[in-house]
Order: sequence, then structure tokens, then C-alpha cells
Amino acid sequence: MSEIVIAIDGPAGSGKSSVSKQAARRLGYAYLDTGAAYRALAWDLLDRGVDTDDAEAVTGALAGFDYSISIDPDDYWVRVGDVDVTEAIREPRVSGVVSQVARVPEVRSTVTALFHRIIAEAPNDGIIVEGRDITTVVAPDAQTRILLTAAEEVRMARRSAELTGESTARVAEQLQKRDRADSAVVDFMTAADGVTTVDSTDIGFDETIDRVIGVIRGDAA
Ligand SMILES: Nc1ncnc2c1ncn2[C@@H]1O[C@H](COP(=O)(O)OP(=O)(O)OP(=O)(O)O)[C@@H](O)[C@H]1O
Ligand SMILES: Nc1ccn([C@@H]2O[C@H](COP(=O)(O)O)[C@@H](O)[C@H]2O)c(=O)n1
Repeated sequence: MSEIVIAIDGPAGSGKSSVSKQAARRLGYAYLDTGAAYRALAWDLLDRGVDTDDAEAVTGALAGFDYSISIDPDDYWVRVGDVDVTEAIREPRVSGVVSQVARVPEVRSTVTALFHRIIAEAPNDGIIVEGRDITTVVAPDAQTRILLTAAEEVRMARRSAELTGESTARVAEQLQKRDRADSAVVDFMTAADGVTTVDSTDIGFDETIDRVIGVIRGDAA
């Protein structure tokens, strides 16, 4: 069981997954991507033909959601049943509906219970858990709580550099739309009491990891 829990929240494209994964590698910790559970559920609902706008139908489909995720930062995968959905859950069709699914209270309580089980069973000394409500709901008592952020235009530019098949305007529109919808459910734009902000707007990837590890080790932010 992990003695140390590091909670990291932030808006879309702020670097939560890439920075958390790399920091976990360096510290020998496990890494839990909580957004993957919401994405995998959205993928599963689309696959089963469930209307993702219908909260009752989404709640009804939760019992059949057979989800597993690797918490090894060197061997990351996500599965629904026997299907490896690691890549598929990043597709725009999933990103486009995930916020609708994540706003359903029964979804949030079910996946939060799942996260608590994964955290409790992690074999490493520590685990880095990233998402939107980790510092406030999933692990408010975590030893270290960080809000990882960056200016919206910088996040858009970084995301559109990754998604070569999509126009910059479309990527920007989707990122803004998702942040707006997600912000209506949880506040990940402002740091809660006791949460340290790391702003990567003007710093590169490696320096961001150094800053995050510095906060975890108790250096000044
Ligand atoms: N400090 C940084 N400097 C440069 N690039 C960065 C920095 N931090 C993250 N990136 C890049 O920004 C992109 C988005 O990062 P990442 O996917 O980790 O964000 P995220 O917060 O997990 O996004 P989402 O919530 O949408 O899944 C990646 O290409 C990543 O390599
Ligand atoms: N703690 C969380 C994490 C994620 N979500 C929802 O999932 C979507 C995908 O998350 P990514 O981190 O992969 O971008 C996100 O847009 C939220 O709708 C959440 O609600 N809580």
C-alpha cells in the first residue's frame, strides 16, 4: 500500500499526465491517470450505443463497466474488458462527450471509489494521482497537493502540436469547451487552501518536472 499520495489537478492540456508520469518514474512511484477512467467509460458507452447525454441511461450502464488500468509509469495501458483502449480513449469523439459523462454524480462516486481502491492497493512507496478533483475530493488529505496550470493559449499550442490531424482552431475550441463544462462540476482553475500552484506557462517540460518534484520534496515552489 502506498504511504505517500501526491495529488495533482489542472485544466486540459496543462501537462498533468506527461509531467506526473515522468515525475513518478523519477521518484519510483506509481502513477494514476484518473481522466482515463472517465474517458474509458465514455468510450464504453459509445461502443454500447448508450446515449451519453442521458444521465439515467449512463447511470444504468455503470454496472457493466469492466475497467482496468496500469499504474506503472513505464507500462501504461487502459482496458475495458479485454479491449486495449489506451489510444482509442484519446480520440476526439471520446473527448467530445467525456464531460457529459463525468458530470453525472453516480459516475463520479463510482469512479472515486475505484480510485480509492487502486490507491490503497498500489505496491509502491508513493503514488501520483492526477485529474480535476484529486486535491479536493479524491485525496484531500494527500501529503502534497499541486495545481498544475499554464496560460490557455500555451496549453492550446502544446495540444495542437500533438494532434497533427486537427486544425489549431478546432483543438482550441474543444479544449475551451471541455474546460468550461468540467469547471461547472469541479473547480480546478483556482488552488484550494493548502494547494501549491505550479505554472508552466514560461518554463519547459523538464523544468516543470523539476518544480513539481521540488514541491513534493518540500522545496519552495
Ligand atoms: N512545461 C511544458 N513545456 C512544454 N510542453 C509541455 C509542458 N508541459 C506539458 N507539455 C506538453 O503539453 C502537452 C499536453 O500535456 P498533457 O497531455 O500531459 O496534459 P494534460 O493536462 O494531461 O491534458 P488532458 O487533461 O487534456 O489529458 C503534451 O504534449 C506535453 O508534452
Ligand atoms: N479527476 C477527474 C479527471 C477527469 N475528469 C473528466 O475526464 C475528462 C478527461 O480527463 P483528462 O485528464 O484525460 O483530460 C475531463 O475532461 C473531465 O471531464 C474528471 O471529471 N475528474
